[in-house]
Amino acid sequence: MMNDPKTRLRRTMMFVPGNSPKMINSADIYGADSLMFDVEDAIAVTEKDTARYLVANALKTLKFHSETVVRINHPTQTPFGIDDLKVILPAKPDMIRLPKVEDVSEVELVTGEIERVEKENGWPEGTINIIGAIESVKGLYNVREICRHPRLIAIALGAEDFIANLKTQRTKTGIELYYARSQILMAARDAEIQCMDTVFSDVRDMEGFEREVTNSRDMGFDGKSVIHPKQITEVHRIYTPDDKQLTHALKVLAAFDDSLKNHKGVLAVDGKMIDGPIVVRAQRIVDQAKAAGIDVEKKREEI
Ligand SMILES: CC(=O)SCCNC(=O)CCNC(=O)[C@H](O)C(C)(C)COP(=O)(O)OP(=O)(O)OC[C@H]1O[C@@H](n2cnc3c(N)ncnc32)[C@H](O)[C@@H]1OP(=O)(O)O
Ligand SMILES: O=C([O-])CC(=O)C(=O)O
Ligand SMILES: [Mg+2]
Repeated sequence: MMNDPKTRLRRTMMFVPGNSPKMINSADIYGADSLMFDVEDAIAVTEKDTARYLVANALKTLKFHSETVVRINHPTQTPFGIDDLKVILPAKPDMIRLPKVEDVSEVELVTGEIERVEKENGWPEGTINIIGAIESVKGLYNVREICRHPRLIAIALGAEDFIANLKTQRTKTGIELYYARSQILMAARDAEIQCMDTVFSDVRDMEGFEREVTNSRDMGFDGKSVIHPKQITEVHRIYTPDDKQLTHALKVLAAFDDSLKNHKGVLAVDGKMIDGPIVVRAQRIVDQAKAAGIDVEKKREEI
């Protein structure tokens, strides 16, 4: 189901500075799958109050087509996080992004606040979900347990903070992030939740961006955090199966269906053997194409 919070399409989650009325007002027109209003690191200490009220008002008064997420300040490492929740939760965002998460107790703390507001408002349990961001080695070491918390429906990497903690720099190859990306992905797949890759901060370098998004797609990430509208189109293009991939996937599924109906043995499509995992991957391509709005039934008839 496309709008099930656990499985909905999240190719892009765009950061929108929570103190900018202009950016908040226009953010929805760019077509990101999720919009993440930030009251954490994009916002100076002196602006925290303004930003959280601005974001809460926007959530209450504007209509958003994209999923709405608010990145709060950390609830125990900063004096702002709990106040953020008090102001933001009654405005009913779809999700809270918990940055710099290091321990499952922090997810539990935020969950407690959410449950209280859900009960007070008579909203069903699970109305507001949590995405965590791993931004330190300590968080990475606890990522499996964090991902298994039932309120967490996605996990993300926050690479800028992570590499500061690692005492290195971001490189074009991404070698410094390879272990963290792999570990976070494994934990997400183990817990059956989604996994978002981190931001690419140089908005002028579209070639580097394309390389990084292609790599994270190939590693298995469900999507990427972005910071500028022009990054959205590029991620959606890279994450949408092309015509050749979709045609092949549909042929695989048709051959598999036929083999089940007619009790056939080993199968081949275009000279390649088809077995269980290939069918699973073909189904994922078809699901991604459908979620991206491609008329898959029409394509199926054309083949
Ligand atoms: C490490 C971390 O924590 S990363 C997360 C925190 N960082 C952020 O939130 C940064 C988010 N991004 C931004 O603030 C901006 O994109 C910047 C500062 C990088 C560049 O902003 P600009 O110089 O205004 O970019 P540019 O002029 O190309 O923008 C084009 C249009 O897109 C809008 N826009 C740009 N970025 C965003 C955004 N993130 N959300 C909504 N609208 C945006 C601009 O307002 C502008 O609109 P207009 O054409 O109506 O005037
Ligand atoms: O979560 C992100 O991608 C952005 C961020 O805070 C970081 O990189 O430290
Ligand atoms: Mg960060």
